[in-house]
Amino acid sequence: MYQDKIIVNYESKPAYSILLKKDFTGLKEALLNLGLQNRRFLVITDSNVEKIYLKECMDLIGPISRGIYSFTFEAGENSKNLETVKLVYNKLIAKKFDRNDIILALGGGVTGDLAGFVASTYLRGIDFIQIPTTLLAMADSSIGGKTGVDFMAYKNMIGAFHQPKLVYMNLSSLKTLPKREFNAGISEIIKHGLIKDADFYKWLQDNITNIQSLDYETLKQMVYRSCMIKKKVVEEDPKEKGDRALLNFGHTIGHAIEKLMDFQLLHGECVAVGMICAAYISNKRGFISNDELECIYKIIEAFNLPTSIKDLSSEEIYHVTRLDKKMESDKIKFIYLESIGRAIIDTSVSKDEMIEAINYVQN
Ligand SMILES: NC(=O)c1ccc[n+]([C@@H]2O[C@H](COP(=O)([O-])OP(=O)(O)OC[C@H]3O[C@@H](n4cnc5c(N)ncnc54)[C@H](O)[C@@H]3O)[C@@H](O)[C@H]2O)c1
Ligand SMILES: O=C(O)C(=O)C[C@@H](O)[C@H](O)[C@H](O)COP(=O)(O)O
Ligand SMILES: [Zn+2]
Repeated sequence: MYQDKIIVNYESKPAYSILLKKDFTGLKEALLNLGLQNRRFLVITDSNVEKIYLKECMDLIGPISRGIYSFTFEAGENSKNLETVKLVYNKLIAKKFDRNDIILALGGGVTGDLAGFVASTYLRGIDFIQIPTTLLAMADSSIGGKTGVDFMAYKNMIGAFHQPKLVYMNLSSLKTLPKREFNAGISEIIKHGLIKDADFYKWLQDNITNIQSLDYETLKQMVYRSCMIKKKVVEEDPKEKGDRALLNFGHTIGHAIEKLMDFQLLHGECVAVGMICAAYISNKRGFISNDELECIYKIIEAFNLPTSIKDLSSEEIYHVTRLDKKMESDKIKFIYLESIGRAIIDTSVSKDEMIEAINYVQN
């Protein structure tokens, strides 16, 4: 049931595969299967991932390439900006990269978003491949072609939709991921369950111990199911004209916290707090019960994700949510739960409701 391969369609045609593997060795064959030999590659990675996985990947791909280069940036959200993009453009120009050449994003969501954005804009678009090494990138960000960078600390303000040619994940690379980063990835996975799949959400609740001990089959099942949820959403609405916005559950308030905390908290951590606020609104509107709200709180707590935010005022968080992208005719497109496993987009959530929800995570 949980195979090694998921095919993602774009405009009803097969567009790229997601390969879930135990090591990096299949990467070479996957590139050959796509006819990508004798190309030049730029591997974009960050300063942590470089030390662990860059050489292995370069050694694997080098022999089938016409030249392989790398670009490393300082790890962290503070590098996801146009300054880093400019440095990569300089490298591509210096190496005379042309439209046949390929960018490989080796790392987490920051690397994937940044490298994907470079690939979408350099020479009006060149091919790119996602090699996600964080749980968040495997289960969420490497899929669906949302690429971009932050601008003046506003999240993902500059970006483009650009689909990868391949997503290749080595699930064993999660063994070196710091626990805090692992848990941040769980946050987006819980989100997928809450918005689309109550059974999966229940499965997560029942498998906390196996997930935390990195049991391989459990991880594979979890990532597979999370990818399937995201795949279905992005296939139906690749450019976020409608229901793709459901993937923003927890992000309206989450992104505001991320910005106001100057990226001291991780994306997945801010989404966790944002999901509690959104679930609180669902509860107040009578859609989910007190027990269901408490369960959401508990699963977030079980993965050591933050459940409260202390240093920011509700007013300032609310103010920043209004500067995010998810506005429609001056109204916030808010995502909350109609039930566990079903989310809706609603522009009627008032300032008072949001402030009350933010106050709830400040106690
Ligand atoms: N495009 C999308 O659809 C989408 C979806 C969700 C999140 N995002 C974006 O993704 C970003 C967050 O991604 P992230 O959580 O992966 O952060 P990240 O890319 O910063 O990676 C987290 C940390 O883990 C390190 N790391 C990565 N892989 C490792 C490994 N295997 N072993 C040891 N260390 C490793 C990195 O160096 C970094 O320090 C945010 O910018 C968020 O906005 C995008
Ligand atoms: O793929 C999507 O669509 C998502 O919204 C996934 C989110 O987890 C992710 O954080 C995304 O980058 C948010 O996009 P944004 O357009 O709200 O900045
Ligand atoms: Zn997210």
